Amino acid sequence: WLETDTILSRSTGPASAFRRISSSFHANSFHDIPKDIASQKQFLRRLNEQGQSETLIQLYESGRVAFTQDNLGEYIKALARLDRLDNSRLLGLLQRGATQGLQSGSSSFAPSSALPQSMTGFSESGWGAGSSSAWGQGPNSVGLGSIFSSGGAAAAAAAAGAGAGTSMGTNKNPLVMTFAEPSFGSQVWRTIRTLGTVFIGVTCLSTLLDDKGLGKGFLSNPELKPQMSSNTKFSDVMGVDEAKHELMEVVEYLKDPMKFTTLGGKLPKGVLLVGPPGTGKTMLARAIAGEAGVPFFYCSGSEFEEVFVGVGARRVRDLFAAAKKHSPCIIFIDEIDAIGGNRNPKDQQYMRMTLNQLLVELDGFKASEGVIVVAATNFPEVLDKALIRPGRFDRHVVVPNPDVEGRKQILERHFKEIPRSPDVDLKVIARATPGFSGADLANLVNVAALQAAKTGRKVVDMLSLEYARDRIIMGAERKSAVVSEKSRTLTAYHEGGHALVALHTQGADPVHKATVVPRGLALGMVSQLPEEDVTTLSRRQMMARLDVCMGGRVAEELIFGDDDVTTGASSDLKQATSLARAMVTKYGMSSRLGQVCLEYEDDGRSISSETRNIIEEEVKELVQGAYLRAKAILKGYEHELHALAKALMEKETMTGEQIKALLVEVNSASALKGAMPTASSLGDKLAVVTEALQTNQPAPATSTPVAAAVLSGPVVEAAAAAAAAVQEAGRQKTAGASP
Ligand SMILES: Nc1ncnc2c1ncn2[C@@H]1O[C@H](COP(=O)(O)OP(=O)(O)OP(=O)(O)O)[C@@H](O)[C@H]1O
Ligand SMILES: [Zn+2]
Repeated sequence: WLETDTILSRSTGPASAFRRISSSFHANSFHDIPKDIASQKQFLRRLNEQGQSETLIQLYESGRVAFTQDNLGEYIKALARLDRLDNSRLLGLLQRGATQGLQSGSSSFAPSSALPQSMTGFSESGWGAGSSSAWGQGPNSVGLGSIFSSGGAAAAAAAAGAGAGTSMGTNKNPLVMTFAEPSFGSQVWRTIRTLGTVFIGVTCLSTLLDDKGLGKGFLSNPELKPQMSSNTKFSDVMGVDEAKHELMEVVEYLKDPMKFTTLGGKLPKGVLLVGPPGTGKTMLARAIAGEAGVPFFYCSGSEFEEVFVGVGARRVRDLFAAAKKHSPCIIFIDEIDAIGGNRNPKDQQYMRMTLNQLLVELDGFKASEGVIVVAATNFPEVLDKALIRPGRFDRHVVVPNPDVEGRKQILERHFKEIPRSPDVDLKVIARATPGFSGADLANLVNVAALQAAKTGRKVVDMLSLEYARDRIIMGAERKSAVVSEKSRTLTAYHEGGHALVALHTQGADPVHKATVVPRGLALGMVSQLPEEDVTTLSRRQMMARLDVCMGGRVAEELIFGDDDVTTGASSDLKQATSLARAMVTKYGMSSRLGQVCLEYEDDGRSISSETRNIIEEEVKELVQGAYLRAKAILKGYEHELHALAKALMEKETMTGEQIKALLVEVNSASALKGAMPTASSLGDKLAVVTEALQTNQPAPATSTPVAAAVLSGPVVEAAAAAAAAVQEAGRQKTAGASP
């Protein structure tokens, strides 16, 4: 506002004001202006009443009438009528001149001792000296001050001149008149200016706040409009039949709230959908609304606290208020752990406020009001206990990752609008994608469709789907990566080693594919596919996994020698070690330690060092045994390894079927040649097999000194890794040499 004021004063300053005043002198001639003050007042009032405001203004500004309070009142009325209060130079000058005169302490106006008093009087009436100096503050105050003082002088002169031209100012006190007169006008003026300023300020502020997203909860109501068009149906959500079944009841209830409560039974107010990300929790909530044909309010827990903390509680209140107006309806709160969790202690106080408000709202409506609150979370364990108490979110519906059949159905669903070639067997893709969520599968179909289009195919075929799967699991192929011939050869033997051990080990999952195309961080990989989704693993299966893991390193060693083994096997070794550790500490598969679970709450700190040593020895023994068995197999089938590595280098990628066919071919060729295993090779084979058999027995305690380096962390971490490995069993790609 300072700026506006300055510009106004400068551009149309006192000089131009005087120009106008003086020009109006000639514009009109007034013959019949009464001389005495009382009649002047009557005269001016009449002018106003007759609508001759313009004349009145000119008359007053020309100084032809007395500057009395009454006359000034009429003048201001006229200005107000013509909406020119803001533009009246005279008014401004009078007002400023008076102020300035006061401030400069002109003794002719008032005794200096009276000054503070009159100033007080002014500010009490809400205008005058106090506010005037306030307007003048700031960077321009010097310039303003000088304008003011010249204005003040001019106004004083004008007032004096005017006073001389009339019968005023002799024995009457002109000071009182002068101060009192502008009071009314400037009050109006200031009020208007203040209102304008406040208006502009509020407008700016609200724009600013809106920009930051705060306006949503702060100035106006958030977009609390329900979505009526939820046309998602239960039939759209696949592979979560149990969850659908449970939620069907909620739908029935929403369709006819009265039907359920006649017997006094209580329905849940809150349903908590629990499950990993992307399993269709949002879809399910939408489907409830869609099936029941009721409005659907969506909000996300993290939305409640965005820019400014503390807004959350208010938003919760608004949300429930809006929902009650639209009942029966569904409120869906995604990521409820953002408010109901206890993850971030820093924000806890504000989160608490939001959470408390949510609890209040949940308690505050009766189940019969027909509002059902559905919430979703990936972390039910972090939820505040108060939230899951009976009467609140007491019904939990688990929405797990889909199983094989579920995955197949979800794939079917997402293929509804996408043409596919007849060779596409979704069952195979479903088997090859354990651990995938619904959202992952939707993404898979999308990536496959894009890939098919990119390679100029009319339909999505199996190749595109395989491509999409590998891409999602392992990262993009790096066909252009420069891999030296030596490294490629080594990779081929390494992957060949994994594949052969898998093919020749009982209990190992069938080989799905082997490749030496670099992908993500891996230089190659062998993927195996379990027939079914794995829920439990037998000891034999785990041993087989250990063996397959070791196959890569063993092949490198056999072909290139001990000194040329590479770092490539590090992830294999890591995987094998963590699995072995889980077998020992978690699954009770060590004869020396017995059937105990060694996963301690305190990160294993309380495990005795003795036990730790034994754990280490047992783990080492398991891995070592796997190494020897893998070595036995690869030594025995070395000719197969050479053939497979050669084929892999040529073809880059081979399916399990192709590998089997190749091995059959290789073996029949060598049989045709009549090449019976030579005595020495037979002896070799026997030697390693016996060696392996020995280690497969629950071996007696070896006296290998093992550094007691098992720290608490790794034990738990490895166990967790192994658990994850078991859960996502099928995803066991045996990654090849990493760069
Ligand atoms: N069971 C399913 N059937 C069909 N499509 C699904 C299924 N689950 C997920 N999808 C697909 O994944 C997308 C994301 O699902 P949705 O948003 O419902 O997951 P969510 O469980 O709510 O995830 P988040 O926990 O991350 O919020 C859906 O739009 C849909 O295309
Ligand atoms: Zn490997």
